[in-house]
Order: sequence, then C-alpha cells, then structure tokens
Amino acid sequence: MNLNPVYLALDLPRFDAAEALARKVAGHVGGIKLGLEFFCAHGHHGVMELHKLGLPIFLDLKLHDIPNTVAAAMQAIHVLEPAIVTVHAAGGRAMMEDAKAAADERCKVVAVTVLTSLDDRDLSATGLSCSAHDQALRLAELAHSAGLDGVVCSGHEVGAVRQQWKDGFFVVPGLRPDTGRETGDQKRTVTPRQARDAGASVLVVGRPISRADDPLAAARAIEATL
Ligand SMILES: O=C(O)c1cc(=O)[nH]c(=O)n1[C@@H]1O[C@H](COP(=O)(O)O)[C@@H](O)[C@H]1O
Repeated sequence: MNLNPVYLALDLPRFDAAEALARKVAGHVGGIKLGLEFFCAHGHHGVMELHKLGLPIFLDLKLHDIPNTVAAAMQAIHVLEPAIVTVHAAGGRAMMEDAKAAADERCKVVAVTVLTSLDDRDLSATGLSCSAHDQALRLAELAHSAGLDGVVCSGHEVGAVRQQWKDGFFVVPGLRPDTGRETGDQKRTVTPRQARDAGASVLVVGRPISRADDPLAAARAIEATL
C-alpha cells in the first residue's frame, strides 16, 4: 500500500467531476475512497474507470445485513479488486465473520464502529446508554474477535483502540485540518496529524479537499502536516 495514508473521499454526484478531482490530486493522496454516493450512481463501471488512475481503491459500502446477504455482496465485488471494504460492526459477529470469509484475501475488511457524525446524545436516542467512546471500543473488540483486519473509528478513539489491538488496521474519517472551522455533519473530529499520531493507518479526507477553492493546494497542505 502507498505510504501516503490519506484516502480522498470522492463524494461527488457527477462522474466527470469525481474523476477530474482524483486526477488533480493523485500525486498527493495514497488512495481514493468510493462510497455509497459514488457506487449507487456509477456502480461497477465507475469503479473500473477510476482503477485506471492506478491508486488503491477503498470501497466504502458499509454493508449491514444478514450474514448470507453480506457474504454474497462481498463476493460480487471481488472483480473490482478493492484494497479496503467496510461493513458495519453493529451487524454482529456472524455477519463480520462471513464477510471476511467471502472477501478476496488481498482485501482488508474493516468494520465501522460508531459513525463520526454521532455523539453521546445521538447514541442515547438510539437506545444506547454508553458513550460513543465506549461503544467504539466494544465494537472494535467484537470486530477483532470476528477476524476482521481493523475498524473505522474517530480520532478520539483510535488511540485506545490501538492499545487493545496492536496490529490492527484503523481507518479514521471525520478529519478537519482546521478544527476551529465549521465541521458540518461531523461531530467527533480531529486534525489529520492528530489522527495519525494517535495510531490511524488510513486518514479519510473528503470535503476539506473536494470543497476547497484549490483542492490540489489543500491536499498538499494536509500532506505537509503528516
Ligand atoms: O466509513 C467511512 O469512511 C466513514 C465512517 C464514519 O464514521 N464517518 C465518515 O465520515 N465516513 C466517511 O468519511 C468521509 C468523510 O467525509 P468528509 O467529512 O467530507 O471529510 C465520507 O465519505 C463518509 O462517508
């Protein structure tokens, strides 16, 4: 895997705009993350097209269903040769075990713990009485015992998760280079540098690059802080 830990989240509705942005910053990111917005709009064909850029592809599908369905979905994406795929840890141990068993052996399967857009109050509204921190740790332990490669968590938890899972592969989104600025829908944010120092393996960055006046300068500036 490329040494630059930054994966650019290509959350753009139009294929040509997504491809142009990826081309522009390709030399300053380690890979590209294609999520639900991209996959629902452009499907397998869109992923194949972006493979031509030669960067590792992180397919962020956040699969969450019964084990049989998730395993079948994992098999259906072998052909896309993703470097990383996401499932939801809340889908449970059997679902994660079957997802890992169905994945290509070169693909890292990581489980989303607690979305970075949620805080303790949001969790309480879903019926969970623990903190986002404790829930992320609990789900990371479950993902570890299910044999996954790692988890997705915020920069607030990644240090503690790394302590309990030394050789895990950890993806941290919800990054804001300047935490004093508007964070939008993200609630548990840190800077890319803070996340890296706390033990992140991959740093997911979307809008701080894609919505910057100069995306190339933004990608370079983030790279320079790492
Ligand atoms: O799985 C993810 O990548 C993910 C998990 C999570 O808890 N929070 C989160 O923001 N993400 C993704 O990371 C990206 C963050 O985008 P920005 O907030 O624009 O940097 C989006 O593509 C989200 O789908």
